Amino acid sequence: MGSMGRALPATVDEIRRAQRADGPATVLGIGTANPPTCMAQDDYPDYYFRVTNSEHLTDLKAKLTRICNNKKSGIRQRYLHLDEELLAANPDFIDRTRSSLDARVEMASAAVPELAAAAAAKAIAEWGRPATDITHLVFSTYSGARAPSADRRLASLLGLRPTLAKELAENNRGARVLVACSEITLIAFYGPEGGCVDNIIGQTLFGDGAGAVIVGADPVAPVERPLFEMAFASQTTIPETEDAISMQISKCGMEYHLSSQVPRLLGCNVERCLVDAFRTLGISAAWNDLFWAIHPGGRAILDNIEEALGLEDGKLAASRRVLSEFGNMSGTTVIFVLDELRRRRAAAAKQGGETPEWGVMMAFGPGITIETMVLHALAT
Ligand SMILES: CC(C)(COP(=O)(O)OP(=O)(O)OC[C@H]1O[C@@H](n2cnc3c(N)ncnc32)[C@H](O)[C@@H]1OP(=O)(O)O)[C@@H](O)C(=O)NCCC(=O)NCCSC(=O)/C=C/c1ccc(O)cc1
Repeated sequence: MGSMGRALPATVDEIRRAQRADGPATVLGIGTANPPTCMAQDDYPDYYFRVTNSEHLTDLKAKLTRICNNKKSGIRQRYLHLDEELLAANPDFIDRTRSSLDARVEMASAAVPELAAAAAAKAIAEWGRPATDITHLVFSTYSGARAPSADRRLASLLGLRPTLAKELAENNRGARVLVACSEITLIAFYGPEGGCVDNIIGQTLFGDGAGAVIVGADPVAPVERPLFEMAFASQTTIPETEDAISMQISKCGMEYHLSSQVPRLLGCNVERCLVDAFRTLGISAAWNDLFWAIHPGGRAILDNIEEALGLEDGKLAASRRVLSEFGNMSGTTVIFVLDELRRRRAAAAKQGGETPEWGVMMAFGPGITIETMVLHALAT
């Protein structure tokens, strides 16, 4: 370098420090979206057995009616992309023996990224900077089966930079990550005939929605106003539970399998994840002193976790509210819960109420995977 008139700039340590952010990742904006059709859970058994021409399966309908009961399911309504008109145009969707994957994938390939874009646009608006300032995209869905997949389409719908991969490799300091998830259940809609009960339970539990979050460190005031700092994140699986939550694509669509043991398995395993997280941070926390954003996989899951942790009434209110108003939207749901939680915190703060500074976000999925994140809320 001497011959070029410039000294070696620094040690590798200094270079590495300069490449990395100083502060923790923060949540800079949250957005959610649902398709327009809303289905009341009380009406679902009549609707489902009527549109699938299955009224003769009276025992199964009685069981589904028991499960859909608002008190039992904890669900009041869900949003669904697949309405009666679309179903009438695609009668093969009802029959689990007919090849219908092509039509389902065609429909989902358009709808999944569009719903994600609607959620992301809200998150970006709250964040306050242009979409072209996003450096990375993390996207999740199981509602389609195609490459290029919904993340590529979402990037073009939003007008993100076409050089995201380069940014990912080169630019960590100053990174602004769009994390989005979009799920549309039409890939897995079937009539009840010939199905397993756990697949049919899936029909009553899952709803459609998209959620998006902008994540970045070292927020630039005054435009960027962080909502939460991420103090810790981990992911673990419960041993020997690979088959407890599963989804499988075939030429006829996708089938859910949900073991009836899922609520018990989660109830038995969440506390060790939390203890590990707080031990790593060196913080001792009483569970009731925290705020909670838990994935509401089902009413029984929330009940079991509440009991296992000895949580007071109302600690899981944001999760229960999202379950009630939207159903289980798989990976998307926890973003809705975080959004609901911050609204509740803002409302409480406005009325001069105390809100916990520290909290936990937990999500569950196939694996069984448990994701744990310790959050520190910032004053809004
Ligand atoms: C609301 C339920 C469904 C019923 O409430 P309950 O208090 O248990 O009621 P019962 O004990 O009276 O059960 C009602 C009926 O349902 C039956 N049942 C009850 N679970 C079952 C069962 N899994 N099978 C098959 N029969 C059953 C049960 O046998 C019974 O039948 P019957 O006696 O004939 O009325 C409740 O069990 C519940 O919340 N279960 C949890 C559902 C569940 O597994 N949710 C997790 C879904 S997976 C997920 O959230 C994430 C996915 C994800 C994916 C991808 C990603 O990228 C990210 C995430």
